[in-house]
Amino acid sequence: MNKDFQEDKKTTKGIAILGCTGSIGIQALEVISNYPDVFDLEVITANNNADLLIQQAIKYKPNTVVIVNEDHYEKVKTALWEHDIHVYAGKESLCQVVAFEAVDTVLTALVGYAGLKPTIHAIQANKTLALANKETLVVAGELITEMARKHGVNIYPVDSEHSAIFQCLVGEFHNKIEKIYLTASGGPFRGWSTEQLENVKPEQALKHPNWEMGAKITIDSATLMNKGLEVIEAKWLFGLHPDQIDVIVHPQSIIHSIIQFEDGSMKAQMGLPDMKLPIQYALTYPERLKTNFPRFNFLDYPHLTFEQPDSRTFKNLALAYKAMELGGTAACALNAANEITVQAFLDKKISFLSIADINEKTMNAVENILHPKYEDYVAVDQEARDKAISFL
Ligand SMILES: NC(=O)C1=CN([C@@H]2O[C@H](COP(=O)(O)OP(=O)(O)OC[C@H]3O[C@@H](n4cnc5c(N)ncnc54)[C@H](OP(=O)(O)O)[C@@H]3O)[C@@H](O)[C@H]2O)C=CC1
Ligand SMILES: CC(=O)[C@@H](O)[C@H](O)COP(=O)(O)O
Ligand SMILES: [Mn+2]
Repeated sequence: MNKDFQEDKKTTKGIAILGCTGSIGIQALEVISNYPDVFDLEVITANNNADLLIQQAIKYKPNTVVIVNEDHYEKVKTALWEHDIHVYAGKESLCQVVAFEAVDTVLTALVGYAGLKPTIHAIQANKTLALANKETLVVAGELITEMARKHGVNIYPVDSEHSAIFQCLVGEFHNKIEKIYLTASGGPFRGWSTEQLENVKPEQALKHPNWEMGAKITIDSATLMNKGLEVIEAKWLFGLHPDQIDVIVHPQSIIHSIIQFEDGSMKAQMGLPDMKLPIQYALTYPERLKTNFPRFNFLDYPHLTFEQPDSRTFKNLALAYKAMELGGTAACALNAANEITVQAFLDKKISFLSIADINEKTMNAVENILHPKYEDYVAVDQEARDKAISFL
């Protein structure tokens, strides 16, 4: 039986979902509701989408909800008062609810830097993490992994590639990893030249070939920043050196990633592109619960293909490798710039190619602090955001 169940001598696992109204959050609610004997939904949180939060609260019956934007507090409170659901508002509430006694596992399904602080609070409260919010490890991987080690907190990856590596590692934790290959779909502009990319519009970039995801990660996939963020995420999750992490473009997104051990043996995890599986595995590890998710049929995919990523055209991937090699707060600055530029591109204020240009300029303009403390990340994040805005 899972250690997390044993320790609490409970038969169910209390779950908090930060970011329940997003792509991962919605799928997580489905997963959790399929196993009422396994999970208790304790907390769900949203940023702005009060209407969906209310609907979800009525349908899935958590004990507590948080609406981060305080302007919506009265609306949510009024809608849920007769349902016996506690309602809180404000971003500090996120840090409090993750520490509730009934919460065993915190699923960080919110997007961006906003995930960092509640994740720190969850670790301080000794909660198991199911980590979808890759930005937390990109920004502050050194701090987070060290804190998790000190508190004995397990971080189970939700991101499909990292879940794949984690699944391949089961039974192999004592064996050394020689290399991992993170697969990348290549996004909607795979094979495009810089000239072709000059005038692409958000609507085109938002059409991911294989996955339906939130806007920010979908744009990151189109610029290859997503893969760059994932390379850094993998470094921290699996304790790897940068030259142990390769990216291989695999347009079908069937092989979710590959691990190579020191004897040369390679293990891959595969399946249809469906985030419900890695979400569920992160919540139930080491158990695998029976599902009715659609099964892969080899004959539907007679050709699984692989290519080199084009990090000359899609400069964000190279930038992420650079940030990882620099260490310190370099990736924090890059992430902050990227959050600003992606939003500016979505708002049609800058071109697609300017995303990487401004990210690069910002990372180079912000001083790198080695072995940062939490306050250093906060300061660098703010400085990089200000710089990136000035470069728009
Ligand atoms: N979608 C996917 O398939 C995958 C996602 N991931 C990662 O998971 C995370 C979530 O992605 P995804 O579900 O696509 O994102 P979405 O944009 O679909 O959802 C984001 C969620 O976070 C909430 N949120 C947004 N900003 C804030 C904030 N400042 N404070 C608190 N809550 C906030 C949103 O609330 P509201 O709706 O109210 O705005 C929403 O619930 C990202 O880090 C992403 O990289 C990783 C692998 C796959
Ligand atoms: C589902 C998931 O994990 C995403 O991170 C996905 O990998 C994005 O696809 P790209 O490979 O195009 O970045
Ligand atoms: Mn991924």
